[in-house]
Amino acid sequence: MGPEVLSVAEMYRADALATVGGVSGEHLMEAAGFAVARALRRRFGPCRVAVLCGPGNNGGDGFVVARRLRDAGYAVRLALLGDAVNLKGDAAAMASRWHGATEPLSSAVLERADVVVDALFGAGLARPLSGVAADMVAEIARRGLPVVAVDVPSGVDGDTGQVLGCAPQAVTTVTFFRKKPGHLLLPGRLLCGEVEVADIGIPASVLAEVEPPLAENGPAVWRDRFPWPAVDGHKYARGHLVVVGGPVMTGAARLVARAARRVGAGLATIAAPAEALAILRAGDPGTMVADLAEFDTLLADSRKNALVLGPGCGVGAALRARVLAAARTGKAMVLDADALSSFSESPGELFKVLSDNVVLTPHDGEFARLFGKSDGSRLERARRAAKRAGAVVLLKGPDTVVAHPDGRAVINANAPPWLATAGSGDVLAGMIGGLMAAGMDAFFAAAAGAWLHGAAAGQGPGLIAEDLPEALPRILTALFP
Ligand SMILES: NC(=O)C1=CN([C@@H]2O[C@H](COP(=O)(O)OP(=O)(O)OC[C@H]3O[C@@H](n4cnc5c(N)ncnc54)[C@H](OP(=O)(O)O)[C@@H]3O)[C@@H](O)[C@H]2O)[C@@H](O)CC1
Ligand SMILES: Nc1ncnc2c1ncn2[C@@H]1O[C@H](COP(=O)(O)OP(=O)(O)O)[C@@H](O)[C@H]1O
Ligand SMILES: [K+]
Repeated sequence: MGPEVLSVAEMYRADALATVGGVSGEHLMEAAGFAVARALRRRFGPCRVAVLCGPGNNGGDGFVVARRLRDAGYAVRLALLGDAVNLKGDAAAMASRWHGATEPLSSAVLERADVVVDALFGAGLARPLSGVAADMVAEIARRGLPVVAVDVPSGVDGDTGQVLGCAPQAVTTVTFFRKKPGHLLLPGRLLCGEVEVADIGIPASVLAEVEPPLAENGPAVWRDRFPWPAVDGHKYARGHLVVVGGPVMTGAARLVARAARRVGAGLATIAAPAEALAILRAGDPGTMVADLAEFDTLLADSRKNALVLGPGCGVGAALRARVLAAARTGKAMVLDADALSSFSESPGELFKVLSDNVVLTPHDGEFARLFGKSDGSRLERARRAAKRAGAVVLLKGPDTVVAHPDGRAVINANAPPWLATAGSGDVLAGMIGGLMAAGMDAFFAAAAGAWLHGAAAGQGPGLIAEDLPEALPRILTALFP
């Protein structure tokens, strides 16, 4: 599916498969430590480095970093949490190759340090940081020292991006083989700083066995499925999206339709109540307008192959009925905003008519209304919700997750905070609906829509929702094969 993201358990499995394939654990650890030392050297010239090692293999990597940096002329002090005699396996082997002093972990090691290497805990983090480890994190922050993290900043849960206890703010995090969810989900992503993925000698062929169902969203995930127009095609071959509008907030449907047309739908029709028709007809000349009283006729037209319902529609029984009628046609569909909130009292009624040809695009509030308050990371919650709804769920936010009921998911990490502006969600719904009208599968359309939405916000300061569709030609041109 593209740039794979491995859970912590899958990473251990990849590691074990590489070992079975003849790559020794010591080789992996040496390569890991080397990669961290190289990343530090790229960023910081010869300086004083404090390497903080934990009791497991993350600490083992730290011993390699210390040796490599000292060999390169850095002044290195190393401090270990726990007793060196308790180190095991590869970590013990690497400790025996460190010929400098090993201090007990305390803030003394930070005296006069310019940079800290955080090799306390990685994938094996088992409980919240406490005691001297937590004190170190606080002391690093108090001194404002730059941190290079090994695998993850210690305290960040690799699977969820959540902080257990506390974690240092890193400038760079070097992880191995592939990213983990914690590098992409908040707050983990922010604590990592720049993330470098180092090749440590695990062959990519192990992925065929591990089969990770998760990827970082980007063109590599969906480029091959993008619905570019065919040379011998016509507008109907590019799909006809119906956008259901409301009586008052007419701008929402207009943003949806414009984004859908920009992204590649051949036609878009806004179907709205009589009182909104005049203003809609004065809008974009290329967007068609129909009376919502004719909704059944619109649904019966097989050329109108996709729908967006929700933005600006108004919550209530009328919208509920239209959503259910539209779902029964089996057409491709995006349900956003009011279409989701309209089912807060009866989510089961909605879920029983959905399929994986439907994308639900809730923000956190709408998500809670439909799926209740649930525990776990955004990834886990989106996956559970997709399974429960039997539809693709796109849980919006700075770390948007798109999940398919079969367990596949992508995490989107290109969205800037400028997207937090009224109407930007309507544009997202339009982009996804437009791609589905043009023939893209719901899951990949949702992924592509989320990424294009983030890329379209690249202008940054001053961004308003209306700018987003207008940025698409430039972005699509760069993607066009
Ligand atoms: N997989 C690979 O391919 C490769 C992996 N590599 C590296 O290995 C790392 C994973 O190593 P790992 O499995 O030994 O776990 P690690 O993160 O060192 O922690 C375990 C230790 O910490 C302890 N502990 C945990 N939480 C604690 C807490 N809050 N407070 C105090 N103690 C706590 C825990 O103690 P216990 O729970 O057993 O009491 C145990 O002793 C990975 O992140 C990467 O850097 C590389 O070498 C390259 C190849
Ligand atoms: N801090 C943020 N960083 C990145 N993207 C964000 C942030 N806040 C919101 N967004 C994105 O902006 C969009 C807002 O959608 P939504 O809340 O439905 O807005 P509206 O209803 O006004 O259209 C979503 O795609 C969301 O992921
Ligand atoms: K670490």
